[in-house]
Amino acid sequence: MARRDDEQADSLFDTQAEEAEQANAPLAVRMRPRGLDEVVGQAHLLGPGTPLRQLVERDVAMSLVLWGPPGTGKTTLAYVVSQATERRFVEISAVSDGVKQVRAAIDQAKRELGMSGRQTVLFVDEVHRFNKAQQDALLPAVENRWVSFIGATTENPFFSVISPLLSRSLLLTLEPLGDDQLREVIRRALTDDRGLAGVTSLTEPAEDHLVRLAGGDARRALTYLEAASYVAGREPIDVDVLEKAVDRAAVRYDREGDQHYDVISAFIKSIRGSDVDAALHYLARMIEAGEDPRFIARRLIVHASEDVGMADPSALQTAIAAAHAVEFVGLPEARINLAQAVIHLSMAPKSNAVIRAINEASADVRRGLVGPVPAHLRDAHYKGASKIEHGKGYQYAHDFPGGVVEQRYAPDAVAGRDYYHPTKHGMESRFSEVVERLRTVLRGGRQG
Ligand SMILES: Nc1ncnc2c1ncn2[C@@H]1O[C@H](COP(=O)(O)OP(=O)(O)OP(=O)(O)O)[C@@H](O)[C@H]1O
Repeated sequence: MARRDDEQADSLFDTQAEEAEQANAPLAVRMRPRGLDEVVGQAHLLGPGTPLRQLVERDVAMSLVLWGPPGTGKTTLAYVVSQATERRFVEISAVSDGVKQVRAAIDQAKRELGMSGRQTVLFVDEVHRFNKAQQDALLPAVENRWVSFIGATTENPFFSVISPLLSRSLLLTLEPLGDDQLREVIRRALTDDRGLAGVTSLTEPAEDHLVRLAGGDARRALTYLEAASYVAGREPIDVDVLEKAVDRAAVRYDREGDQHYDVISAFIKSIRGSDVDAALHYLARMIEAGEDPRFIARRLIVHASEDVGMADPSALQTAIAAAHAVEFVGLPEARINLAQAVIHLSMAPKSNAVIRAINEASADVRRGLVGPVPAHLRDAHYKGASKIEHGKGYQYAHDFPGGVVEQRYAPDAVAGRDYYHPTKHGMESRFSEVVERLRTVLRGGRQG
């Protein structure tokens, strides 16, 4: 009996210690969802019948790789899964731990399994930071189901997680939280007893600003909110307090409204005008305001062709590479790739010949200048094509000196129309002469 009392006293002590620890924990930790139903967003992962639900409801042993931006719920999901399935939760950080800690955690999990039958969730945060040998150390435990491995990564696992580990795990992708979802996280923290209920409140503009600053990251939203609550004391948190607390000037920028269009317009015009510093300023402004980096990358891809074009064709490659980097790496690091693309495009020689060319060609088509494709160019591969003289007289360009031959390619309606007018800038300066020479040969010595 005495022993039972001791046990009760111990567990009471544990609970009190846990509560005290919890009370001192950062707001983001206190507000960690206790069950799947408290997880905001990620509906694609949490709906009825999804693998994650099955894992929790039917307690199937499974290994997972959770891929998503910071503060979207990777650690939370791992923890919730372990709680719901009454497994031990053991966390290893790939930043500070190594093979030794991995082996020790696996040995302990095996002992627990042998002694009490209790299973372990082995959560490896930032698993992409483990090198191959370190990831290899996890394999036997995953293969033999000594643990349910859950790896979290902010980087594309196809590049950063070894394939034997990836192929033995279910890959789940988490999305950045949307504005409304961040509002829900913030409001919950302001009204929940675990959070700031009765402690502070937030003005509407400050909430908007906080959502922007969070950039899809719930942890960041809660960290900033907590910092602001210290500065505000008993007063409501307004934009000034928030600015002071997070030490960042409010970038007054409305992602849906005019500011958004003004800033993006100034950004593009600065690139076009070759003012690299102004372009970088607007880039920084958009990033700080939480603009979607994919949106910025898409604009860069368009303007690499619209404003640089053939004056430096590699600008398009840089812009596309930056867009890939945004997908693979994500913010904050991908801001560096975006900046490189902005610098490349701003410093590159400029040409609008590409957009003018396609606009003029399209204008003619819209005016009705189309007409039949010349017979000698028509498809000659099907039976009977030769009977209607399709392909007849077609000259195979490679058979001629320089690979170019006098031949009509355009339909009558636009014969002799020149759409491409190379500028004299950058690499395109070489094309003026080339295009003239080509046109002369194609048109049998006739100019224009
Ligand atoms: N989807 C979510 N719903 C509700 N709260 C969330 C969600 N995602 C994150 N949070 C809040 O943010 C805190 C941090 O989240 P969590 O540790 O799960 O993020 P993470 O994706 O593992 O981030 P990181 O990659 O930085 O480790 C949680 O304790 C919780 O308060």
